[in-house]
Amino acid sequence: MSLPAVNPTKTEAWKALENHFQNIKEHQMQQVFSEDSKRANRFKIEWQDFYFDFSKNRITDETISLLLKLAEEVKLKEAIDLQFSGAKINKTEDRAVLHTALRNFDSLKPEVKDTLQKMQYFSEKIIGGAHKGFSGKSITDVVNVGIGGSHLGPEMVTEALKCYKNHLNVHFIANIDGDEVAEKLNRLNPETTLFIIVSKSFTTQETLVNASVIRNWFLENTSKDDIQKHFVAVSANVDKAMDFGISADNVFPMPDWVGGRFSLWSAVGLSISCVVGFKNFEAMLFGAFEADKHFKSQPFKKNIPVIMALLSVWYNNFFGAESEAVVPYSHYLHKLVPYLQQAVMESNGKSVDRNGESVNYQTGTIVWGSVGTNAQHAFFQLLHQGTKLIPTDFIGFSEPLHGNLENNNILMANLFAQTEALWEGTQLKTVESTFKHFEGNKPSNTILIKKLTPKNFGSLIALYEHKLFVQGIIWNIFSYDQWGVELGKTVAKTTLKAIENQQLSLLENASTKNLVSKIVEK
Ligand SMILES: O=P(O)(O)OC[C@H]1O[C@H](O)[C@H](O)[C@@H](O)[C@@H]1O
Repeated sequence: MSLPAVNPTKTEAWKALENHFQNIKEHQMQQVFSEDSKRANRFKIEWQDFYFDFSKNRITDETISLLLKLAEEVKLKEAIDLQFSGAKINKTEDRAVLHTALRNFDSLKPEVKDTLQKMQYFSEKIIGGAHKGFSGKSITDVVNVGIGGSHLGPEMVTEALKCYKNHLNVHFIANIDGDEVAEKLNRLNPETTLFIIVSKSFTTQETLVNASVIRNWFLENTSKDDIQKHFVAVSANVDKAMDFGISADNVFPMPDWVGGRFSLWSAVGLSISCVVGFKNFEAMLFGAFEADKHFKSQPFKKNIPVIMALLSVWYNNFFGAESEAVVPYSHYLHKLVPYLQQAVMESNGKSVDRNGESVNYQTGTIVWGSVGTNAQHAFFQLLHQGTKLIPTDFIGFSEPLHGNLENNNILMANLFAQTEALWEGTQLKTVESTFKHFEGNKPSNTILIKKLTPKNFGSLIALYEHKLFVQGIIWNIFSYDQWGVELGKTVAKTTLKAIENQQLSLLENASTKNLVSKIVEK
């Protein structure tokens, strides 16, 4: 079964939305709250520990009903069911897309259960100190060696759940930048360090080169037999991991039906399970599972990821907004944006539709942002008074983790105030000069969550995963492949050959030739 492939611009809802947009586009909507006392309560969804407020958006009831109609016309429900059914909806790679199966506690697949057990057993041995390094000492430092989806998820989660962390130190080596690798290795003791080599394909240049550099560093003072005590791998390509010298027992498998950027729920989360404990890792999976059930079962108008996606399409395709900002008001979430950048932009940065035709409408939004309040002192000027429309997600937690209420009240006051200031502007007030004028009418969503727990964090990430899937369905693109990263890799191979062999003739592009000559002519 294939995904439905409807050109969204050919639907009735799209045409109606185009007309509707003509009425909305110039409309200063500040008055809507005073004109409609129920607006704030109508445009919100409460679900478990989440309060999703989307009332400060340039929408009316008609906008929402047309967007919901669009979702129906592109057959979103059918697409959701297909994804969860395990159909090979990643058509260009001929794969199913089942990261949700990694957390489907109603019926975990036996292979998923086995891997979870293996992760639990292993991480508990590392945490408890029973696993000894070559000199008989327990492990103190865990290093995740991987890039892209094999890095961003674990790093984001170990930062987000830092408050739940145990005594283990965690490090990440992703980039091929040798200076960074040397810098990190200099601070590590081979006797007490565990390296987790994470690569779904086990063919990624950066990861394989870094893993070899690390192995050579490790072998400077040890013997080959010691490798098994300090190196484990996570991969869908078990044979390749074994070729690298890691024993079968030390390879944590990941299924082919998990995409890299959705893989933190798989054995890719081994570093998470080590540094926050398996129970917390499992709680995060459980939170994601709850979000999956919400996504699958809630009617679209009460469905957080569906509404988030529809609003994003509204701004992207009708208002012409090119980007959206994500601003979490929690320092723990400082790696959320890089994670979302891969998830969203690698998934939806496509310009060929599911029929193989070029699209004639905008797809993938650009995601950017950083933590509040820091961001207020950096780029908020542009949000408030710049010329671009940038819908923003504000994320906050009602309860602080360390009990510092005074700070949290200030943090939350700032979050709420920013959404209000963006929306209200100074339209209805008198200002001394045009420079102090705020146009307002700037849209935002607020995701207010009770507390930053592993479960709630799992739910949050899963909601964003579902949001991007819904967008891909509406845009009629394949969200789960990433052919766009391949060409650069191929060109890099030839370029490296030209540099290593000092052979400029291998290169075709005159600009690249000049650049390479600057490196080889020393
Ligand atoms: O896990 P790996 O196979 O090493 O892949 C690591 C990353 O590299 C690729 O270039 C893809 O663009 C990413 O989606 C992937 O997460």
